[in-house]
Amino acid sequence: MDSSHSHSQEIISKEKFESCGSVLDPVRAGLAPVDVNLSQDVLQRSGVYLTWEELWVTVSTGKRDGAKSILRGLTGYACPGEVLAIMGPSGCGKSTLLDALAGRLSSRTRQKGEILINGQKQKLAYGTSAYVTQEDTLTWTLTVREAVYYSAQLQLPITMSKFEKREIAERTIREMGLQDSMDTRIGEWGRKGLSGGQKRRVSICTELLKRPKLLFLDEPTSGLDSAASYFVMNRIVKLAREYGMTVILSIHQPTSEVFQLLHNLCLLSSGRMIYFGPSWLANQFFAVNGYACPPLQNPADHCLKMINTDFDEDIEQGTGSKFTVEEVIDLLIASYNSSDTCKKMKTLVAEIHKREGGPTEKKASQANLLTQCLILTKRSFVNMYRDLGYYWLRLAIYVALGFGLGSVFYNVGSSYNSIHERGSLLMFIASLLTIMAIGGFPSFVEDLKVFRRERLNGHYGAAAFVVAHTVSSTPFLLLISAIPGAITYFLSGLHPGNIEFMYFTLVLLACMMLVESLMMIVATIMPNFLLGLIVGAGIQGLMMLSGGFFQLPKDLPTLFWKYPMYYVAFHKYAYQGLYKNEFEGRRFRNDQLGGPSTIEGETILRDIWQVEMGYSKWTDLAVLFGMVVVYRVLFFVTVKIDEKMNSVLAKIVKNISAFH
Ligand SMILES: Nc1ncnc2c1ncn2[C@@H]1O[C@H](COP(=O)(O)OP(=O)(O)OP(=O)(O)O)[C@@H](O)[C@H]1O
Repeated sequence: MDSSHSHSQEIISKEKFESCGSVLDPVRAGLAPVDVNLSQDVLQRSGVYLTWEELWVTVSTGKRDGAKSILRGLTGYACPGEVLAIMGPSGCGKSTLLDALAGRLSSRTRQKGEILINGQKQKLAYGTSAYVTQEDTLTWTLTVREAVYYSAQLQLPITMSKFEKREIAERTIREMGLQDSMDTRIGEWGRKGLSGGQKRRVSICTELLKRPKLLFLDEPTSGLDSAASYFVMNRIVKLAREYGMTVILSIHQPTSEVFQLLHNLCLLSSGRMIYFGPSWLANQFFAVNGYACPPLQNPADHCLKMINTDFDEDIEQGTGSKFTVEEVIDLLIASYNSSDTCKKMKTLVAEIHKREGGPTEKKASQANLLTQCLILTKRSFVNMYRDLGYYWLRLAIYVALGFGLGSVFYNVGSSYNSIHERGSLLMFIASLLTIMAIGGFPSFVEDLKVFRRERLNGHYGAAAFVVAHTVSSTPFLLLISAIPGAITYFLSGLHPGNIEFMYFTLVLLACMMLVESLMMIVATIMPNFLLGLIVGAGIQGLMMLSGGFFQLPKDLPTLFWKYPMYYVAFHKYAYQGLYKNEFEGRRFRNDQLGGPSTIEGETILRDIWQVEMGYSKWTDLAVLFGMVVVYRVLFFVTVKIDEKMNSVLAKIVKNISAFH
């Protein structure tokens, strides 16, 4: 239902208040009594009603003196078909309020007070709500058209044709004013593509596609010029009305035109609520309290100036007396708490609680798992192909290293010395060459950020991401194993034979996949880029040491290094598989004094390298690929635990705060 209808019933007209912003005596100006007739039609809409009462959010300071309050006892509501704007100076708690309402507070914070959806304590079904965060996390290698279309394919129902999905994607892009940049790559720092404001609009596009019942937008207009801000906000307001969406957004500095578009305003300062009510009545609220907005001044600017506590400026009231900002804020809060607007707001919150709404219905199903896997694989493949840092740079370095190894170990021959040379070369390839797979870590961390955002917004699940990443990366890993591998293999003159070369390449591929999987697990637990690299390299260092090359298996200390590390580390299977591949069925010259003139490969394996001979090299290869599966499953489990831990931690923290 059109919300303007409810506004039209309000006792004092919008125009009247706007025209007398500078009048100081509210009674003389005909502004009093303030009455906001919150009509019943607000309660009759279908959709998501969000209410919160006495909401406190605190964060531990880490010191003994306790916690810092970020939000202090806020009450409010958001209705279908309306846009609620949270406004206030920087650092006043806008993002924290949005996070609290969206159930996304970090586990470090404590929350007290009730947040109800349709009058009930319930979790929103995945896909019912969408959140556009302040930071734009997008796949930077894609064009605008591709990014939004992939997103449409992932989110829109399977029953919809490809053509329809493309239509919706392109229409949404046009609605956000991005038609001229459709085929521009999003780009990132150093590789300029879209401007900051354009990226903002792409982020909004991807969340608007599904017309979510509840939409959170953190600073949707940041980086946009005033005209673009107006058009974007106008579109959001229209969509809210058209589809009965409940929109809650934080906004820094709306222009007068944008300000007029907003239905409700929640004005915060240092976590306290100064005003909650129709946005156009805010002007009157300030006027009634002696802080009327001067003519021709943007009302939003005026509100913000009155309540900014960051600067010690005294504020002059209409009467001529000067007050500190803290005094002004105290006065405004007291005035609001005793106002009719506040009473009406609290009544409406109570009415919403009583209203028969029930749980939110589940959204129509989106793409099924198979389709999601296919689309994500395609998108991930395109991204890996276009991102030079993902695999291409590594391929170039590996080729250079391949020539390096090939020349250092050029034509190793079959002398006694060549036994150790072959051993060292194979160890280098299986462990030191593969450890460089951590070079793809930065690109993967970016992928993971996009996944986290899309996952939280219910676009697809962890399983689809893991499958897609595995499938799309395999051809690249095969390429970076086969080309440098072939250069090294043939230049150094390792065991001639197609089967032997194929085996060598497959072991290299399995090792690359294992290192990548390990880094994916590390990235999930430790998204910090530098910390992730150090921890990932450290784990591999430990595994390398226990692999049986630097210290032969029988000489490894039993505790930790032999049990369990030697058996857990993939290096053991890689070294032993490659050794068997290299030495089995061959003879080497015995240049040592005494003994037979030649030495058999099997003897070398058993006596020199202490290889376990009870099973074939194919078993080693099977164990390696089995480990790849286990590592990928572990990655999936880590993602799941990460999600669960967040909610479990949040619950524990909530219980503790309730106890206090
Ligand atoms: N997890 C946290 N730990 C410590 N302090 C926090 C945490 N989250 C928020 N804060 C503090 O709470 C205050 C409000 O932060 P918030 O990000 O909600 O402000 P904001 O109004 O959205 O700011 P901006 O407009 O600049 O984005 C800030 O002072 C911030 O430093």
